[in-house]
Amino acid sequence: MNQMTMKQQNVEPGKEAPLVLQMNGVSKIIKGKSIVDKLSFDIRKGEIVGLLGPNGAGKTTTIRMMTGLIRMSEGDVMIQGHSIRNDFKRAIAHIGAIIENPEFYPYMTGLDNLKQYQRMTDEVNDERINEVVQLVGLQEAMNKKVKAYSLGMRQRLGIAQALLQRPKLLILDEPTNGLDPAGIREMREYMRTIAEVEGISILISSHMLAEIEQICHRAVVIQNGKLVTVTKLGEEQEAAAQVKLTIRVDLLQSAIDIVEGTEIAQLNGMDSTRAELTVTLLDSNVPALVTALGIGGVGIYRITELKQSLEEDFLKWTGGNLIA
Ligand SMILES: Nc1ncnc2c1ncn2[C@@H]1O[C@H](COP(=O)(O)OP(=O)(O)OP(=O)(O)O)[C@@H](O)[C@H]1O
Repeated sequence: MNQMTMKQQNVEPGKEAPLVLQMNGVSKIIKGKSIVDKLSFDIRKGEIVGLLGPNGAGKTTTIRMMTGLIRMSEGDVMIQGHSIRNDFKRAIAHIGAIIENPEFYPYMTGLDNLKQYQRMTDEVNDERINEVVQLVGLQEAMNKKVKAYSLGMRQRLGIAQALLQRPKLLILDEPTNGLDPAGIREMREYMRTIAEVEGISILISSHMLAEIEQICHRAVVIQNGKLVTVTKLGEEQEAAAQVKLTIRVDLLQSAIDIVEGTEIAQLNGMDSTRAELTVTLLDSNVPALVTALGIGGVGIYRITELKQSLEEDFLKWTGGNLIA
């Protein structure tokens, strides 16, 4: 790995990073039917974002509009500040995308396929080919013919090809479709590495919550072509998350008075026979609440978290249509 790529490892995905993609009120109407309806969301530098929705939600149509494969009926997509509608060449230059299955020459080796592809757009740059091959872990397979590759290896070769031109945004439509669990795990690991090492943003579409939850920093959830929600995932979600706790105490009424007197927690309910109260508050405010109860002379026997999983959230949002 050269020095430049080492430095790029420190890219922090998040609010301060520059915008790479902006979807601004994008719609698609086909034969009078609304397929995608005023979709807006952003992707920032280094972020891995999941486009999540049940089959038929409009993911592929959205991606096809983003990459200029089909026209938008309304709205615009900005890539690195360039409009897909009005400045297509400059906008598309920043995108690497795999939308259907990547096509290769089966009787050529992986290496020759990459060289052939690079020759079409640029001069062959062996150093860049080596870098992308390492990023997707295909070093061993480079001199084998593509017809001997597994589906997962073909997918990774496709990603390597998409990375050759150093795109700012990599778009992958259902990249783990048809892969076995080991292939899915590998793909997940390579995604993270690519985003970190190359400092690029990745948009992954999927109908599987578990997949998006494990790879992505944020999920854009769509249903019937409409935005349902944009949510943070993983560590970012935990930091901003509300928790629901059941607290068993010795003095229930005192505990309730304290909770109601603070601005950090909401009382959801109580069970006087068990001397328990249920509260909702930000995870980061739990120590303050425990301290307040202690200072108020309330003894705590037990604190239990009532888990509402992301899966339950998604099922609620999409009416039970997502495969977890
Ligand atoms: N050219 C078209 N003509 C008519 N209907 C279309 C066309 N393209 C897409 N659709 C419809 O639009 C809806 C969204 O399709 P799209 O392929 O974008 O969904 P998706 O979320 O990618 O689903 P999947 O995961 O099944 O591919 C579907 O109901 C589909 O039948």
